[in-house]
Amino acid sequence: MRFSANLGFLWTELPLPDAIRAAAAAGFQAVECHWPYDVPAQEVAAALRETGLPMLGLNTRRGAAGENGLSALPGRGAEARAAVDEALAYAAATDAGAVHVMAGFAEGPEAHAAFVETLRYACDRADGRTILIEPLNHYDAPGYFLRTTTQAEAIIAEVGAANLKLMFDCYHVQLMEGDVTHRLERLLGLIGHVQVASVPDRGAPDHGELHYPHVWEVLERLGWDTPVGAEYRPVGPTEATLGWM
Ligand SMILES: O=C(O)[C@@H](O)C(=O)CO
Ligand SMILES: [Mg+2]
Repeated sequence: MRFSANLGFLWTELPLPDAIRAAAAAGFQAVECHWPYDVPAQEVAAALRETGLPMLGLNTRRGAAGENGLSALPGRGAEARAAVDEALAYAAATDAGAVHVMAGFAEGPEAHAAFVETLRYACDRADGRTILIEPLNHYDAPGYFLRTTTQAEAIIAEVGAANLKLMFDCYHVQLMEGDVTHRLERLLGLIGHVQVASVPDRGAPDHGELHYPHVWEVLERLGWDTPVGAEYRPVGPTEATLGWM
């Protein structure tokens, strides 16, 4: 297995370029981030060049305080498209392979239509990049539009773009639907990125109700060879939590 350090959660005490250097020194094969927009993209690109690590992906901006994405918010299409444009530009400047388009807190048919429309816009402009959608669990993100892989699968089919993929975060999937390894296998062709954390405490993937050594075995058997995102909240210094790797 190869792993990507999610710098939205790991080494958050460091400026992003230094977090990239720390991830390389710790043996990660890639990095990914959440919202890097306060850091000039050329500084991030320079750290990536220096370390040789690829940036796998980043998220669209969340919106105003308390929002968690704009793409499924009826009446907010222009802002959602601007967030997509901004994310794709940052991804181009850092050669990031994917953009996660965040849905936001919404529900109902109008939200569904808004999300589909924004995703079509993003997929059309992605210029070779993958567009990701990620179901989030209802404990951490109550009211988030996209909650399950079943819902994501239907949306991916409706949008009908080959570059629209599922962000399969084992932590969220276990909390909402369970049956993680069967789902990995069944959804394999739709999955653009895999992330991990312990369940339910979102710590390092070495304890809790999901047995990750088995998940690694299944991913290997399925031929999953892109780095898996370590997206967990370290308790204490990140370096002290890497025994699982
Ligand atoms: O799982 C998560 O929370 C992240 O992957 C994310 O991008 C949105 O919060
Ligand atoms: Mg995630």
